[in-house]
Amino acid sequence: MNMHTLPAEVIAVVPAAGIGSRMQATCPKQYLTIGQQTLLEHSIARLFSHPAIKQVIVALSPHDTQFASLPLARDPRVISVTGGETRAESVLAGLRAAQGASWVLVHDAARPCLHADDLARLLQVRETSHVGAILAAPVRDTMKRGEPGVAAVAHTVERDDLWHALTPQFFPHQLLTACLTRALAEGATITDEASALEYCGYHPLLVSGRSDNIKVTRPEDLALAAFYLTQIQLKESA
Ligand SMILES: Nc1ccn([C@@H]2O[C@H](COP(=O)(O)OP(=O)(O)OP(=O)(O)O)[C@@H](O)[C@H]2O)c(=O)n1
Ligand SMILES: C[C@](O)(CO)[C@H](O)COP(=O)(O)O
Repeated sequence: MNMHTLPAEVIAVVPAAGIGSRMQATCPKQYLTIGQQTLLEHSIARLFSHPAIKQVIVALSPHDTQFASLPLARDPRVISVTGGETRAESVLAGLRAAQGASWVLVHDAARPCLHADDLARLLQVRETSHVGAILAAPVRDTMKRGEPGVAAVAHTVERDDLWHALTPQFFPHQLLTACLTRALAEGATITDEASALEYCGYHPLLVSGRSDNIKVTRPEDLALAAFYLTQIQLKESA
């Protein structure tokens, strides 16, 4: 097998099969634009900015009508698969297509503001860990638990050692596939890849990441992401 056909050590999986309902937009949020590119294109470009990322598997909705018109659809480094009803099922679909990868890096299509330094520090984990890690940002606000169904405070949540889980999340391919498969089969609630490993008894590492690595989720997030992305592009062009 020559170097051009060696399986990639690290393959990225980008779940992009959601509808972005909280965004209240006229199209799935991953196709909203900042400048001349969609959030999906920005998010994938951030991944390719690191030399270890040579292939991206993007999970798309079976009803997706927009991906085919993007230059990404003709990029030989990008493979598309059909996602599932949930983010976790979309990620699993991507994992199944990432055969041969030792490690997989999962990154939301809706997080276009990933800094190269954060990505590099996360990728370094494969040199010292057999479990994997996630980018995470320490909580800075006082956190409240609400009364169920009532907009009233039940109690304040201790915020020491409390983190916002971000993406990318980075795990050995076989371990993540096994944990995600088991967790879904057993009906566990899985909102990120780390929670599947936790369900199976593992303790992924936390790699402190920038809090401007936001997930575009609600309408007000798009302008903020545009600002953050401009800051990244100014820094990288300096
Ligand atoms: N069945 C799904 C649901 C979500 N995602 C992806 O997972 C990422 C993070 O999910 P989220 O921010 O919740 O996106 P949506 O599910 O689209 O948003 P909403 O919950 O507001 O509908 C997004 O890139 C989204 O496209 C996916 O691939 N497959
Ligand atoms: C994976 C994630 O971005 C980590 O914070 C988050 O869990 C995605 O949640 P969503 O409800 O699917 O946006």
